[in-house]
Amino acid sequence: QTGSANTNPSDSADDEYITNVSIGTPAQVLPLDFDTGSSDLWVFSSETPKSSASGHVTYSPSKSSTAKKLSGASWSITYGDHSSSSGDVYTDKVTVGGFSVSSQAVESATKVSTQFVQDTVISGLLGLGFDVGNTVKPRAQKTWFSNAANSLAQPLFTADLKHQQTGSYNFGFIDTTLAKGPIGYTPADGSEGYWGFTATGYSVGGAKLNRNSITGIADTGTTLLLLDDDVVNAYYNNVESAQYDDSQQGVVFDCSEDLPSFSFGVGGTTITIPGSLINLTPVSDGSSTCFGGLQSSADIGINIFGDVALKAALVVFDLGNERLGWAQK
Ligand SMILES: NCc1ccc(-c2ccco2)nc1
Repeated sequence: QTGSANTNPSDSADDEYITNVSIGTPAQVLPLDFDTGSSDLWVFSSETPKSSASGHVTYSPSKSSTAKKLSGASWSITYGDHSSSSGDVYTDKVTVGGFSVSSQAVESATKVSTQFVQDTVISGLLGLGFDVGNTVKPRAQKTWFSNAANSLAQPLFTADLKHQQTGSYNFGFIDTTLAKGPIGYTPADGSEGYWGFTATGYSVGGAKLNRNSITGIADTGTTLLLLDDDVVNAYYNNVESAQYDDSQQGVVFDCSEDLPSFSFGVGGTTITIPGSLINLTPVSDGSSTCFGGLQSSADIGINIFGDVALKAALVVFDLGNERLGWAQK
C-alpha cells in the first residue's frame, strides 16, 4: 500500500507548506504543516479558545463517530522559533494521501501561541520526526508515519517541495521521475527525534566541493537553510550588496543581485541550490531589498536544511534503513 498527497506553499515566500489531512468519521479535512523536525500531530480544535481559533479550520472530536478520548493524556511543545501549543489527546482515523491509520493520536490544542493564532492558513502540524520526539505524557504516542510504516509497501516517505508550485509527500514508494539525478544515501541519526545527517562538504557558485563537513537536520517545517557563520559568510562574500540587517534579524541584499548557487555533498552526490532559491522575498511588499534564504544557525546550535535546501531536491526519508536519500531535481 502507498499514499500520495499534494503540498502547496502557504504564501509568495514559500514560508511553509500546506497538506490536507482527513481526520475522523465523517472526514474533517484540515490543512496541516508536515514537519520532519518534530513528532506530534496536533490540531486546532473545538477545545481551542474561540478567540484563538478564529479563522482556522478546526477538528471537533464530538462530531466524529470514531474519535476516542485518550484518558489522562496531555501534550506540550515549543518549537525552535519559540512558537508553542499544548492540550489533550484523542485517537481517531487519520488519512493522508489516501492511506488511513485507524487509530492515530490526534493532539487537540487547548492553548496555542500568538504565531499560530495569526497563521490562519494552517490548522496544526503533522510531525514526521522519530517517535522519541513525541511530547505526549504519561505515554508517548507514535507519529502517523510510524503507525503507517509497517503497512506501507516500503517503510519510507519522500518530500518533493517546490518554489511557488504544487509538490508532494509520497508514502511507501519512491517516484524517481521526480528527480533529475541519482539518489545519494547517507545514514540518518534519529536519536534526538530529528532526521540528522552529515553533508561531506560544500561550495559556492559551482566551485569544487570543499571537505568541510556540515552536520544538521532535514527539516520540512523550517523555511530557511540555517548553517554555521563561516559557511554563511563564505556565501555572502560573493554578494556585493549583502549586509546584516538588525531589524530583519538576518542578511539582506539588493533584490536585483544575481545570486550564486550553493552546493553540498551528500551520499556521494552533489545537491546544488540555484541562487534564485536563495533570494527568498522582499523584506516588505514592494521593497527592492530582499531577505536571504541562507542564514546563520549560530543562535540555534544546530544546522537546519530547511525548505530552501529541500526545494532543490527529492528527499527520501527511509525509516527502514535509517538513512536519508537526496537527489537533485
Ligand atoms: N518547525 C516547526 C514549526 C512549524 C511552523 C511554525 C509556525 C509558527 C507560527 C506559524 O507556523 N512553528 C514551528
